[in-house]
Amino acid sequence: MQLEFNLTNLGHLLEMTPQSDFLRKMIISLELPTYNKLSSEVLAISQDLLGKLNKCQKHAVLQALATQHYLLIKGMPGTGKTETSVSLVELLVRLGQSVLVTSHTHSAVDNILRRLPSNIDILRLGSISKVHPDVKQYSEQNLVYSSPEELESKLNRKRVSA
Ligand SMILES: Nc1ncnc2c1ncn2[C@@H]1O[C@H](COP(=O)(O)OP(=O)(O)OP(=O)(O)O)[C@@H](O)[C@H]1O
Repeated sequence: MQLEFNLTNLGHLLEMTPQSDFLRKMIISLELPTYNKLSSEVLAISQDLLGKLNKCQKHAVLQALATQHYLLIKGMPGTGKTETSVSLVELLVRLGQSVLVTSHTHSAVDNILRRLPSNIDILRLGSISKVHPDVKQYSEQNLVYSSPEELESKLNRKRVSA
């Protein structure tokens, strides 16, 4: 099953599309991502959140905001990757973006959601039985709606989906 999945991804890399061309440059040619210059407005909005982070974490959040492609954040266990991700998600929401948080484990996703401020409108996708008790309140299975339009409007208000 895992092999099939990997081969499918490999197959996508061979396609003659702009998206596959971009992926080949990043994955095979190891082309480095490029970065935008962050505006003073964005830096001002970020100040209080960045103040809680150490130097490496601040740098990672700013690079993640500025990247035109991707950013890979690596670190030993317990070095503050989740904390960095939480600040980044919070900042992106402040900047008016909606954010998708995904991982290969439910617990990694929930670790981020549990540290986000409660005023952020969050949608937790997936089976409620796999979700941390603190996060169940955000489950899609708790959404109450009486029409497709109401559901659409509720979903559109979610700033973070995970
Ligand atoms: N800048 C910081 N100031 C104070 N405490 C911090 C800071 N960054 C992280 N921590 C604390 O350090 C601990 C480990 O951080 P975190 O969970 O973000 O690490 P991690 O790299 O995601 O760990 P793991 O790889 O095990 O998931 C947490 O208790 C977190 O609150």
